[in-house]
Amino acid sequence: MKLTLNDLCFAYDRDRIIKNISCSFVSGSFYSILGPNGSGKTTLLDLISGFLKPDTGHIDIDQAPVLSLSKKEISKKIALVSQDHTINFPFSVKDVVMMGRHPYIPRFSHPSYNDVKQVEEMMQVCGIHHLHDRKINELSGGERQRCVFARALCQDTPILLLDEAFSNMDINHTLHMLQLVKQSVKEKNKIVISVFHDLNLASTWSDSLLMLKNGKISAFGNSQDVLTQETIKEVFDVASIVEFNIHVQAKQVYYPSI
Ligand SMILES: Nc1ncnc2c1ncn2[C@@H]1O[C@H](COP(=O)(O)OP(=O)(O)OP(=O)(O)O)[C@@H](O)[C@H]1O
Repeated sequence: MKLTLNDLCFAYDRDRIIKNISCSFVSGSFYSILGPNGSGKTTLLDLISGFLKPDTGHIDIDQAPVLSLSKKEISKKIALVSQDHTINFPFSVKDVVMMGRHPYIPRFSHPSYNDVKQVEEMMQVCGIHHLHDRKINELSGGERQRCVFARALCQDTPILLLDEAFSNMDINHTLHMLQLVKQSVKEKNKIVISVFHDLNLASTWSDSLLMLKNGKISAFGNSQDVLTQETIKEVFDVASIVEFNIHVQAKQVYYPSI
């Protein structure tokens, strides 16, 4: 599968937020999007997911425009763990995770044995099974984030978009979820695109990095090629030291304290 962004432009009102973005993402790869606050990362994921419509340009999945697909068809292809995962209605955890199966459940039907099995398994895998009857709006931020993650994994889509999806998780859960995602990239040949603020996690886990600045691509390519002191200075205006670390087998970034 190939996801292609063709000359995308987008503005919420007058100011253009996404400016002529063109690039492709292919199956079996983990991509990370990095960039300063307000550079357009969430907006770009919202465009890819079909939540927002580009002003000009288009997004194709294997040459079919995403916007030519119905909402249900899109939700069988793209799952999004959004930055804002507040759910105000007191759904139970297992009901929230079951929402990931909705694209596969015919109207006026009940979930199948397979749907229920997948939800049970995903709650186990994401470490939330013990919470299954709890109300989603009464959970901690990290617990809720794991539920939303489990819902997205239950959607079983070839494309998974993660918008700072680990921001409320402790390091144990972050690493566990990253292992799960990496496994699904390699074994299920998924395209994963994740927004990160932590450059070191992005470097360790992703195959490619896309650096965004002021709504434009500053750099895009193999993680270890893109992550340099020069790109970090250019994109974030921060001085850093970038070194290959044998323990993680990837480049890591250090910030001098003076
Ligand atoms: N609904 C909206 N209406 C108007 N402007 C918006 C809206 N959402 C975002 N913006 C603006 O668009 C710009 C890009 O926002 P976006 O959320 O895509 O940035 P981001 O790179 O994800 O930032 P962060 O790292 O802070 O999450 C920002 O200047 C923001 O203020």
